[in-house]
Amino acid sequence: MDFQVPQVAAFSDALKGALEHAQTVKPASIEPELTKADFEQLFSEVHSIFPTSQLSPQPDNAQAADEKTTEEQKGRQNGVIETVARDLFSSLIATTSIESPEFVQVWNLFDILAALSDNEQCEPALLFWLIEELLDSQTISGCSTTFDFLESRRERITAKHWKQKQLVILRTCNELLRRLSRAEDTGFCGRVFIFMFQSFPLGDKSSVNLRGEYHTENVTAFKETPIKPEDAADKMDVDGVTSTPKEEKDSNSKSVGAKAVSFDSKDKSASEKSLDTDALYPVFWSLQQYFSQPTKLFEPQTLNKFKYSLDATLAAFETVAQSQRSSKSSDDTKDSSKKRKALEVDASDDNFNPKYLTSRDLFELEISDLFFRRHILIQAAIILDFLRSLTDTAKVRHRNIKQPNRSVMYSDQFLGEDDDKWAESMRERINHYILAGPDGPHVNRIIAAVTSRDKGWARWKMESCPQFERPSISPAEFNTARASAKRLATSKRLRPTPMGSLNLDFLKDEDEEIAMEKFKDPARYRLPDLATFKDKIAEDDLELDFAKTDTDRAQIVEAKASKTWRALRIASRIRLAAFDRIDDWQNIEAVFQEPKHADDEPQEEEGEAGRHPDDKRPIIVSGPSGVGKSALVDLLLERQPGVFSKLIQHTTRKPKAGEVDGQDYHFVDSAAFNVMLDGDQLLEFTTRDGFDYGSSRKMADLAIESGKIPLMQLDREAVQSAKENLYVARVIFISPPSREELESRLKKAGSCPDDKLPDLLKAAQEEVDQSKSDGLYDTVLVNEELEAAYKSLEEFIYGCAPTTNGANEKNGASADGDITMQDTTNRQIEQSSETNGC
Ligand SMILES: Nc1ncnc2c1ncn2[C@@H]1O[C@H](COP(=O)(O)OP(=O)(O)OP(=O)(O)O)[C@@H](O)[C@H]1O
Repeated sequence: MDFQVPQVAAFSDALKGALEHAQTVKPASIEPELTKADFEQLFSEVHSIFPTSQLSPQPDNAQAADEKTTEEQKGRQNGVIETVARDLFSSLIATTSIESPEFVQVWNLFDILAALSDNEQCEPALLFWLIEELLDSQTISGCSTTFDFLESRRERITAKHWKQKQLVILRTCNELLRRLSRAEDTGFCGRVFIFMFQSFPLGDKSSVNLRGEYHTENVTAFKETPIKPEDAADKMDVDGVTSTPKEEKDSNSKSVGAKAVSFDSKDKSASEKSLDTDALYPVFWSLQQYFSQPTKLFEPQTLNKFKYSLDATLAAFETVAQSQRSSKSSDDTKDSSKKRKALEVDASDDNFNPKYLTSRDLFELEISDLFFRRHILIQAAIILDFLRSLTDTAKVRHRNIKQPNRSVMYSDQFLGEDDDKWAESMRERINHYILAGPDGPHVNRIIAAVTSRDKGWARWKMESCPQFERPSISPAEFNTARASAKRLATSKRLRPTPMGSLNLDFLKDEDEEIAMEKFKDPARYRLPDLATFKDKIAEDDLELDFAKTDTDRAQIVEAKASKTWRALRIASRIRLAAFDRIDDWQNIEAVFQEPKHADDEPQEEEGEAGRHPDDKRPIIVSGPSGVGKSALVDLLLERQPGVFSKLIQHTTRKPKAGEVDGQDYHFVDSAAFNVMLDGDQLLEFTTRDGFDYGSSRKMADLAIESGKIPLMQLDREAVQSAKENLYVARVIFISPPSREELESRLKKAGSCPDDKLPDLLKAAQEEVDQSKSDGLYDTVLVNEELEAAYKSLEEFIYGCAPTTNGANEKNGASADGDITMQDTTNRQIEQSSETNGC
């Protein structure tokens, strides 16, 4: 007779006994969770049913044989427990409905198995095998109840033996997701995803689509009849701009179905560009094909169709928004406005579109819905970013990837210059469109955060998903840290003079009058000079470099911390504004610097305050090195005190000779920089010569909060990055009057070694050329004579100067493409602004 049978029978009895006992503890629900303590009896029976000594080897057997036997024994025990558990489980689910209170026996059985597994008494994956079977046997509502159990126990059941469990968890969740409808069981799908995200480590490759495959089965079906795509593409090929024949415009009135949207805008410029709803319908829905399969856009013809469709869609959206705005303000359309408002409120309550409804009858209603339009534009923004990742400039950034994952890099695909310009301007249009809508800046920020996060993930995938988990702290490190924390917290060194009070011993010895005089000594109540701490902290830093033992080091760190704390307390009274520039307590250099600009000191201490422009957008001044950006910015700060707040970039590079932390840059280490980058705290970010540069969004926001206008000096790449991040600012390009003049200024400034001069001048030439065509700047000013250039700058900022085009046209860069600008430029700008009444 098989010797295992008695074990099966014995364990079966023990398990049933445990279940009966469990029901007395918890008669009817998933909660609370039962633990080992609730099954003491079972555990002692398990030990007697499966005694470890049962098959102990003969004393002369070798250790290997010993291990083998233990393994066999373990395997047998696992087999027995699995057989019994499966039998019991099958009979329970065959006889009990998941809705009935008796089903608690299954949850209790699961808790028993979890406890056995945690104590290495059964196969770790057994619980999940049974859950997989349970899910297979249930309706969606039963699966949801099963998931209640899984969610409530997630932390415990995934804590141990993860390796043995992960495959079955992944399989179970994926199988369940396959059964669920994304449209109807959206919430449940989300729960399953969240369960997976919480269970699997963030960097786990099994959850990454490493081959960059698209979900091509997700097809959006619609009737393609009303307009032929070839016509559309042809139209665009001819003039490059979306145009609508007059007949199409006239047919607006013929639109059928619900009239929630009007294309009959009074604004001709917008309506001229938009198609009527019949024509727009197929063009609009065709976008979904490209959104779900971006690689289709690698074909030039398809890209052209996409460009046409997106242009037409956005033009229609602009018209809708405009007509909604104008109808909102008109009295006779109160009713429809009410309806629309109700529609918008409804939408904001439940603005989730799991799957688009593409019926022609719904089309007008759909595009009259703000949230629907935003959904589409977010899709468009993502795809435009994808396209722009294929430009030459973007690809340069991929060159230094060590382990490239070629499947997601599309190295053989390039986006041409014209297409890139189109994508950039389209992105800007979307940006403006969203900004103009209700809650625009907020929505824009969300989109910027999501798309920039997405870029981070795309980059991580390109780098073949390198590990980003930090190694866990070893017990030894933990113990040392705990001991030192304890020492610091419990050290009760008695001071002869308590903290914060000065010695009063002289009162004992001196006669009354002398004592009173000593009392009055200013040294007794005057705060130490802030500057004195600077040298002391610097000395501590130096000593730290030479510290021989860890104890010495710890003492110096402690001493430095104390001085830093005292310096900060003093600085908080006299230089609070400088605190914004401190990112790391180890470096409080910013508080020692005399405020360079008005914005470091409180407003009351100022003389006459400057004039605030009507346009409160932040100002970015850009231009080649040596052109005079600093000179102009300094003049602006000096002559308009208290109006602007100069923002200094953060960088990971070390200070050069003469550079001051907090004045030239905020010098930080890579770790601190990455914290800012990861936390989406940078409004722009670039990398140059292996070092990172970026401007803190927080500082810009603080400046705005204090009623000032952030003023930045950024190079071209940084301006591009700010634009990519959808940072809204006015950007001014400062152009040199001639190559010779720029060369002489660079030499005068002495910031560029002679051998680097030709490169710098060449780069300046390129920058000037680009400034004329790429639309990155709102105006171009030529800095020939400083005072005149400053006047033009002020005029632009205060709203009296000509715009880019005007400036460019007037500046009339010489036809040979040389840097030279007409030397009458500034005079011309002055004249033109005079005629503008400035
Ligand atoms: N209009 C001008 N006429 C003559 N010299 C000028 C004029 N504008 C600026 N300069 C001088 O040119 C030099 C470079 O100017 P500045 O440092 O302001 O340039 P920058 O654009 O800020 O350069 P970088 O980007 O390298 O910091 C300085 O010595 C400055 O005094």
